Amino acid sequence: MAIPGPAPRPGGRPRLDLQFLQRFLQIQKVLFPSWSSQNALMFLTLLCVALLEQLVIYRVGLIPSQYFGVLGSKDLNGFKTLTFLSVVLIVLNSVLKSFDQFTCNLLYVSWRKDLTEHLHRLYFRGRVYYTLNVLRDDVDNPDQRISQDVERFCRQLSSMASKLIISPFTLVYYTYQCFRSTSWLGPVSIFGYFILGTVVNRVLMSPIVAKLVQQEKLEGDFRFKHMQIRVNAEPAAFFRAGHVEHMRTDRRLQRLLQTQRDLMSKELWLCIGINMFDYLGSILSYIVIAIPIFSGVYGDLSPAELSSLVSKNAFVCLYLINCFSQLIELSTTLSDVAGYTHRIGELQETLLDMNPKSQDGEFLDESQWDLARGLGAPATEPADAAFLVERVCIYAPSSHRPLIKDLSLKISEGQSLLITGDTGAGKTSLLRVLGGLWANAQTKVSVGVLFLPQKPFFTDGTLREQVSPGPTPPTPPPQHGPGRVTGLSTRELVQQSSLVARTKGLDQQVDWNWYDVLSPGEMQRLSFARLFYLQPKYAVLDEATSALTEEVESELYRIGQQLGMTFISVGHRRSLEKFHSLVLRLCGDGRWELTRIKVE
Ligand SMILES: Nc1ncnc2c1ncn2[C@@H]1O[C@H](COP(=O)(O)OP(=O)(O)OP(=O)(O)O)[C@@H](O)[C@H]1O
Repeated sequence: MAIPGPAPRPGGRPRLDLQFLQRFLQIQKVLFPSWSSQNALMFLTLLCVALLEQLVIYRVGLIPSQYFGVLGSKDLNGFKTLTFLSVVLIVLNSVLKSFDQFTCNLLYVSWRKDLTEHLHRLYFRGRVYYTLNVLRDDVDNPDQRISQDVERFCRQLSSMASKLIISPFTLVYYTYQCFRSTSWLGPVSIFGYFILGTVVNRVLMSPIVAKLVQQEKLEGDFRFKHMQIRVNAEPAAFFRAGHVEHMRTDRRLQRLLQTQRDLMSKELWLCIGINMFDYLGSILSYIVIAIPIFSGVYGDLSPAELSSLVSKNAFVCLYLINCFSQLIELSTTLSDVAGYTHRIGELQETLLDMNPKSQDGEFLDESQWDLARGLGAPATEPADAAFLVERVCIYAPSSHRPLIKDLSLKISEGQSLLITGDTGAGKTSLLRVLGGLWANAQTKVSVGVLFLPQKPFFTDGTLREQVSPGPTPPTPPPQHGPGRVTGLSTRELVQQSSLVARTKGLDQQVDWNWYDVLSPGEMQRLSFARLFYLQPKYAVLDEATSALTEEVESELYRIGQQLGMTFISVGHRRSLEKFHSLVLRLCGDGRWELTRIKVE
């Protein structure tokens, strides 16, 4: 039976909550797999650079107060030394700041690589990409999550990294300095101010996270629409569908832009909050300094000493407030990061959920996948048959109407099977079950089977790579070359459609899309070239000759028979019967009949 797509999880509105924290930590495990990983070392370098930068910044921050001192006491030598020191510090500061930025950029690339590769591993393992894209509808646009959301997440996180990493140190240090300058009054009022700012920001940020998640979904939908038109440009042009598709694409764009506008209005309030916090903070620092001055604490200082002290204290308090303001300013970035965290986290959870694990919790590799897909069925291979089907019922996803009821079938070597039936009767669905795309416990499949689907599959690359796309063929091609048995080499087979001339050789890289440049007949010939190259024991052909003439079809089947292949074919032509010994007719509503073809 097919895997039905689960209903969307209830209460799934993304927020800055515990679930965000869990997902964020889960992603951090991927970004920092161990303490000695490259990313951890880069992060440590960033911490050292940022700490050094803060030390220099502190020295640079004291320069104005020192100038007040040397200028107030007309100390020329002191002035020269201070100017020299200032230039050195400023040069050092500029270098460190740039290096800090550079390390953040490197971290961004490295994080993106690790996170994307991790998701790719889960996505391409077994047939997860098929199940996720075709059978499940609870995770929208997985392609966009892997490509765009991961990119933005890593960029935003790296832009926050150096500020976040340094903040505990600067907060402690400047709190101490502030306490020395203003006693408890400075730190307490600044901390109270920060807590107030955080509470207000938290309230303003929550709706932004949910809106951002929605915006990314619509962004994915919009891009998908363009991809749909790109892939189906020719049929769309035949249908003169430009006008309608233009309207539909614009409609998706409008929905996206409306959400972006909503997001911006929500961000406006957050921006107002952040800016208010920033500017009120600068006044707060002078209020904190003014209180001891007006209460006579510094009554015995000269005006030059007092202005030097005010300048120093103002720097310390301002810097402490600045540390907090920077944290508050990170709110917009944090809300973006939270939105992307939810989207990536949700995808990761689904992918992990779909990757079967062994009993000790390890992920199964490709070779074990087929054995596990029977959801607990004994992992045995049919010894003397390619396919063993026992009382199988097949339903289309999200449907309770059976396509096939109680089908039992055993296909052994030399027992070719032809599957026929009306449109939508479930012929391809049966192949999906046999191919393991739709999980079914009552089906056992042997190795050495090659499927040629109704829509041929081509990848990017050379012509030879189209014939032999996978790294490991089901059965290794024989040493003497596939075509020798029949007098036809792969090259000759491909040449029939003059493809070799067009591609200027079998190994010439081409940048075109094979689906755009090949006719359906050429695609089917090329698929057969692949079949004859790989020479599996069993070939499952889903209307694989529908675009070819009966003569060519017979020729291809004859070559296959000479190569010793057993066919499981879906097709409508009676001419196909002579290459098969059994016919399975799907009669609709789950009914079927199996008959043996009489040899004339
Ligand atoms: N991913 C899917 N989600 C929902 N329904 C599906 C899905 N795939 C197939 N179906 C439905 O299952 C039914 C059987 O589809 P199937 O592709 O097996 O038909 P078929 O017999 O191969 O038809 P044809 O002769 O046109 O190729 C159809 O009604 C189809 O709409």
